[in-house]
Amino acid sequence: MADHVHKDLRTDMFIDGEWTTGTGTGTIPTYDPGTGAVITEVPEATTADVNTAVEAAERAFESAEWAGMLPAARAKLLLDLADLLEAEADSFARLESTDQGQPLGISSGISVPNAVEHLRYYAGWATKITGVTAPLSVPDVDYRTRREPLGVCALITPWNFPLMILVWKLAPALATGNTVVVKPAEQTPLTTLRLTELVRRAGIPDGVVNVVTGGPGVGKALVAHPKVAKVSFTGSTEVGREIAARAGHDLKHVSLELGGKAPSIITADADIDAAVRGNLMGGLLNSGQVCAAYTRFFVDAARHDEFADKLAAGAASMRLGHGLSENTDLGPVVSAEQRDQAEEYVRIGRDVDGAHLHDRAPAEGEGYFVRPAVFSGVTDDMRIAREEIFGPVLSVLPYDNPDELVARANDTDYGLAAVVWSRDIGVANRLAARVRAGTVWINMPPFLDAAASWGGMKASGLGREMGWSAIEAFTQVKSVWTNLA
Ligand SMILES: NC(=O)C1=CN([C@@H]2O[C@H](COP(=O)(O)OP(=O)(O)OC[C@H]3O[C@@H](n4cnc5c(N)ncnc54)[C@H](OP(=O)(O)O)[C@@H]3O)[C@@H](O)[C@H]2O)C=CC1
Ligand SMILES: CCCCCC/C=C/C(=O)O
Repeated sequence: MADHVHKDLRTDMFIDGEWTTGTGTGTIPTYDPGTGAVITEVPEATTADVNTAVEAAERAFESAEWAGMLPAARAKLLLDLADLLEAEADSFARLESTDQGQPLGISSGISVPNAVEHLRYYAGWATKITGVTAPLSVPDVDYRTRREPLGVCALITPWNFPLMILVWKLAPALATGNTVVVKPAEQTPLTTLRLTELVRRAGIPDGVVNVVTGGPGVGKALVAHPKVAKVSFTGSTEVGREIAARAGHDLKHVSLELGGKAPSIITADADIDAAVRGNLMGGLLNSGQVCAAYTRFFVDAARHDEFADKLAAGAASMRLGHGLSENTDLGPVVSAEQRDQAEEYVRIGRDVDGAHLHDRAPAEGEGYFVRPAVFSGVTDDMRIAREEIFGPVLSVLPYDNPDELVARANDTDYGLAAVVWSRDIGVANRLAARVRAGTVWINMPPFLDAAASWGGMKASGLGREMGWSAIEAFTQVKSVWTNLA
């Protein structure tokens, strides 16, 4: 095993401040998608382990140490955790690239710094969460509200940005005084487990952060646990619906960040070269394994061929390789299943939908590599234009009538993100206002910031992460009346 993986590798679960293999005997292998080799194995948690973790989180939530901790002290813990992560940024980035497959440019340029930024941003909020007073029409009464934590929160995370998405949830959950049980995706548990070492070193009290590993059954057990007050989930729309149904039945709080099929609108006057560069990044970042990936390019018919040819040439020039290689533009996809799913959509686009597939060399190498596929002349009804692929498969769709653009862009179950490319900022903003998506970027590749709300409309989710939205999502309002008479 390479040194950077071995160093400080944690493979045990973290429950009540202790590393443990749990009560079961089952294990789950985790693979290096760049080679297909097994990196290590992690425990398959049992229902008893889930119960132990939730009980520990519940005790910690009620403890004087955590419940009574002053906001400034919670802020300091988050700042210390941020410093520890930043100090080990390089080795966390290398571990993420090994376990997830993302190129170092992403893990060290986006995943780890974004996680550090979130910890610092929410440390800032810990001391600024205020209530309101209101002039009630009742004599001799003082009325105010308090924002209080929810309790034990289950954080169920996906495999595309394992560390970053975990911290989107963890930082606001802790800043607001909750305790958590984390379940990472079974494909990518390693940076989550390694973070527990830093949680311990930062001095976060035992039981406040717990991690259980395993498959979907572990996630289900967490969602169903009566002492879990909230589920914060990022993943597929299918599982999101299942969680919403169960959490709704049990009247639990729930935040869901689900799938997407982002439209990218390129108007006739757009700077095509800038749009090609930005769309290549938006479409192929993390090999397209991004819920906000730009995947449906609506291009004015007069510029369709120019755009499609340049997009295909740019995609073909990308160098595939192991995430740790300096020369890699595109890493592998996370698993053999994701590779097969992407290749199946390429077949569907070519043989069933009948779209034009631009020249595409075969992928080489031992790992789960998929060469980008660019389709042009795509129509709205084709499966490649309708279904979330979560791989490097891009569809260019011509439009003749700008008046139909908004309806065509919105003709999808999803509504997570969209982008507009136009030199006319008035036109771009009018389109942005009418596209049904939680985030719209104008003339830019996808960006995220801890201060900018993030989440989807329609089948892309419920609730928002980041910014003040996440503080609201991890708290509840209590009304306090005082009799002054
Ligand atoms: N919005 C996004 O960011 C993401 C979207 N996706 C989409 O989902 C597709 C499938 O990917 P997949 O990994 O299967 O995504 P899932 O939605 O199945 O997995 C996301 C997380 O939920 C857990 N989980 C799975 N089933 C349940 C359940 N019934 N109750 C509670 N937790 C559960 C998973 O555990 P386990 O890993 O053990 O199954 C994982 O931790 C992708 O092809 C892509 O289209 C995937 C990842 C991220
Ligand atoms: C730098 C922009 C990257 C956006 C990635 C956000 C991914 C979220 C998700 O897939 O859930």
